[in-house]
Amino acid sequence: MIKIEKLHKSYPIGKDSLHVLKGLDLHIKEGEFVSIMGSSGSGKSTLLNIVGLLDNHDEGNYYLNGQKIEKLDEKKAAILRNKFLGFVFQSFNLITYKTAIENVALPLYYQGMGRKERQKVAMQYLEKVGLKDRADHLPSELSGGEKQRVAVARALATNPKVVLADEPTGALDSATSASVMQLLKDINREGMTVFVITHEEDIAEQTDRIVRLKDGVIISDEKVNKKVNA
Ligand SMILES: Nc1ncnc2c1ncn2[C@@H]1O[C@H](COP(=O)(O)OP(=O)(O)OP(=O)(O)O)[C@@H](O)[C@H]1O
Repeated sequence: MIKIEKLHKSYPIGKDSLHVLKGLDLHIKEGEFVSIMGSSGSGKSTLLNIVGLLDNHDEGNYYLNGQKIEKLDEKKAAILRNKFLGFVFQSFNLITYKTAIENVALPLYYQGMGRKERQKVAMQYLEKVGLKDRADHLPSELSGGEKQRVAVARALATNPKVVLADEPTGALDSATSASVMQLLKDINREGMTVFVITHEEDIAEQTDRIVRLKDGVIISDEKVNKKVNA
């Protein structure tokens, strides 16, 4: 689903450049639930931005759903993002003046879906995340956990191939974060590929595979041994 070979990325800093990703290889198969960990500045967001077609890489290869990603113009990138990817961010990124259902329906609008159908599909996804009765609430009228559930519903609404989540529980307390993780686990169990950035070991351990990044290279890539309660 996501195949990365010898990926490099540098940022220009004045006359110099900062080499952030230094030849990454990563293969995420369809249906996997993968987390990426690493200290601040190790390149996690840089990688997610490239995987999410929000930024270009400099060298190496990136294949998304079998399609080689070359330097993209914004229009092409937006079409591919809308078709293949759903995003969940730490700060929710909901539109403050739109209700929960309008937020979920927005990516469907960009896909050209008609109003009635959008409303119907958005409501189905709100129901899926347990927020049918909050459909007409503005983000300011929702709790942190509810906002993130709306964001997950929005990410799922276009039926993407992969959900990319950047610190999805970073702004939540532990009980709320557990319910958001449960939701990600549920959608993964239904077959969705999920790729999560996290700083928290206990969040990473709830995924199936932990990739650790240090100074722009992968230093470990391990399956998580799930504890089974006797
Ligand atoms: N647009 C940019 N221009 C220049 N430097 C950048 C840019 N974005 C990130 N960097 C630098 O690249 C390095 C990697 O940043 P990145 O955000 O990928 O790290 P991270 O592992 O996600 O960190 P954090 O956990 O703090 O979010 C950092 O040193 C950062 O300062």
